[in-house]
Amino acid sequence: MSANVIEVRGLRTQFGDHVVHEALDLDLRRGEILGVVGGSGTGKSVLLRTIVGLIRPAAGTVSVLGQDVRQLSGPAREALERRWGVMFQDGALFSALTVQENVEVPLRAVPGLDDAQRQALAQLKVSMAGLPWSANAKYPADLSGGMKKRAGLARALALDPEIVFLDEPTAGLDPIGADAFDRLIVALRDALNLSVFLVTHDLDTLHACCDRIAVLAEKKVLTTGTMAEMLDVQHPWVHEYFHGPRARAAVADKE
Ligand SMILES: Nc1ncnc2c1ncn2[C@@H]1O[C@H](COP(=O)(O)OP(=O)(O)OP(=O)(O)O)[C@@H](O)[C@H]1O
Repeated sequence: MSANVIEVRGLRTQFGDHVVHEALDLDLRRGEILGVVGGSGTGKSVLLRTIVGLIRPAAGTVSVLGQDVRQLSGPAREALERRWGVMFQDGALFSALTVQENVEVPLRAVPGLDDAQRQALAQLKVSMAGLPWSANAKYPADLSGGMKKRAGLARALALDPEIVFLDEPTAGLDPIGADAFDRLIVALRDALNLSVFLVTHDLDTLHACCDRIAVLAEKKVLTTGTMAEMLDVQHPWVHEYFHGPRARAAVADKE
């Protein structure tokens, strides 16, 4: 079994003439939390969306759990998609459905689950995401930003995925809420043996959660490594990001 659950090789993505990624390589190792960082517009979300097959790359290969995403279609593709869960930046919840019903959506594709089993499983995921029982019956409009994110996480966990993609999970949260979310991510990874692809700008999250960091710049993954290794990278953006005032505050916070 490969140590990598995701392998991206030679990826090019573009919109018209605008090349976002060129010759991009990336690995996500089994069981790790990989933090994907980079300046605004460097293509972090586009990379996530390309890996899960929502954007078609212009060149290169994307292999997830040993299978080439682009080569699959129909039931084989659906079977692979059931092995990952995605939490989008804004939660991407259906506004007309309650939290529990939102989490039930992916479960509806599972054959053999009756209504009661599906509802019970959805409620379990809602509580695993750290939401109170009362959240099950609430609509997205009635939730705080942090609760919406947890509801999005519950839905991402619905099918017991092996890989979870998180797009800026702590963006817009207050520091206490963000800290709690960081701890939840690590606890879920440990309990469920997840591999996590985590797009973030949040230095505290990188410190608290990530085993490795991948930096997107110049259309590719410029460098990958641990937080300690990032501190020695001489590239101007990387240096500024990991040594700037916010980085110092994040380090001081952990000491
Ligand atoms: N559907 C699309 N059509 C055209 N251009 C797009 C599309 N989606 C993204 N882009 C462009 O691709 C580039 C990368 O966008 P992306 O959202 O991945 O950046 P990002 O690194 O996630 O940024 P941020 O940190 O601000 O969220 C941007 O220039 C964006 O305008």
